[in-house]
Amino acid sequence: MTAVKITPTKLKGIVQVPPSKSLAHRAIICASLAKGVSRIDNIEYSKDIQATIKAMKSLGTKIEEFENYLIIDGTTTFTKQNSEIDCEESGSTLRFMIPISIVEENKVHFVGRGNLGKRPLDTFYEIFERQNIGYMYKKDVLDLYVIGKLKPDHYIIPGNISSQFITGLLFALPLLKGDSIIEITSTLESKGYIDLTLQMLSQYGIKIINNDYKSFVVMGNQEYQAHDYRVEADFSQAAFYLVAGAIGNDVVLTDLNLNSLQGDKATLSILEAMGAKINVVSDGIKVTGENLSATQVDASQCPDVIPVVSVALALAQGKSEVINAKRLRIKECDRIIATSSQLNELGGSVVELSDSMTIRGVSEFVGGNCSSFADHRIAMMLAIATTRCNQSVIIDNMECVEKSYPSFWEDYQSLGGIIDVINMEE
Ligand SMILES: O=C(O)C1=C[C@@H](OP(=O)(O)O)[C@@H](O)[C@H](O)C1
Ligand SMILES: C=C(OP(=O)(O)O)C(=O)O
Repeated sequence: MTAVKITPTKLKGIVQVPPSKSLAHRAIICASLAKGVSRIDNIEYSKDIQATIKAMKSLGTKIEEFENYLIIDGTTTFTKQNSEIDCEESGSTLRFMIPISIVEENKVHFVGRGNLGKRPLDTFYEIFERQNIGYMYKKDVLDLYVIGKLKPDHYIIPGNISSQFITGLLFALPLLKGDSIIEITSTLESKGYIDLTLQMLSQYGIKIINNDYKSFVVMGNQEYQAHDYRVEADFSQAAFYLVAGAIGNDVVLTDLNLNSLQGDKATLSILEAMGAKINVVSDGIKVTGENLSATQVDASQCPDVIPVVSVALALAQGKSEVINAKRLRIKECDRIIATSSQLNELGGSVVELSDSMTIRGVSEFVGGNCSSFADHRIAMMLAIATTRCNQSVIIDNMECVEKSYPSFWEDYQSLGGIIDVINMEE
């Protein structure tokens, strides 16, 4: 494991926002389910995306990997059984692939690492019980066997644990021989991710009836149509640089689609509510901010940006609140604990509550010896927070950014970030 020591400096320059991980997962899956050849452009080989590529290959899909694009031939998908699927640490890969992998009778072994074996899967276990699908798992480590075939059904799914269960079913159910309904039993959180799924499905020729996110009607016997697609830039990653701008750095972000359905686009409105300005400049988008003011942020629809948004809140005047943040506890780490403890380590003033955080703004951070909790979003938020520290910051496990953004440290340096790599084995 390698740590990084960052010497505080202001970031300045232009950054090309990496492709959306969420949209890349979806495009790879839809193209793999189409009986034809599709080209997916603007691919970055993060560990999560590599896991989804390998997962589809293990079901028989032919995927050719080029520097930044994929050629996917789905005509052979579902020709392989006894699949071994290594999800790495990707919750999306796991929860999308479970229903897809049993569209046809199959025996599948899911493995992974990090916190993945601790993240909830009960929603699927209940379906397995109801449909007599065999399953066996170990507690706390991902080592799950699933044996059987998914059936058309009236699915009852909670809306407040993970939208990824619903996305996984929405991918698989159109391919079954009968019609299904997915009924959502509580207000749907992470709704923007369902919008991304529905948008992608429609581009690949799949029709879903959305009854106001309370239920989804999915006709069976549908066929995915091959389709070329370019992955748009990622608002979850852009959030790091949008916040960087709001707290005094000078960063222009290129390639963002302001009409995107990505829920993490909410970062822009949160920063605006704090008094930051969103400027459309010739090269892209640039956020500027001075004297940010406190606000209340609802985490339920944009959980992934909360760690970095908390950096801006921790430097804003007054008392802010992050509410409805329960799902942050079931990500790569408990992101409520990680965000509050690490911002406090830097000199912030954050109080952790059961599903919320209260944040009192400070004028500057100090610095310190921090833990990434082996979570990419915590490591990256600490790197952005460092730009407002007056002493250096050490972050352990710098390679954890590879989960979603392998070129993060390169981009950080290209903006003038000063980093020293510390090899912990020495
Ligand atoms: O569907 C997706 O691409 C995702 C959904 C969200 O998860 P939840 O629905 O579990 O909040 C998000 O946190 C995750 O990073 C990606
Ligand atoms: C939680 C995340 O992803 P996943 O759920 O796919 O592991 C993330 O990227 O922050």
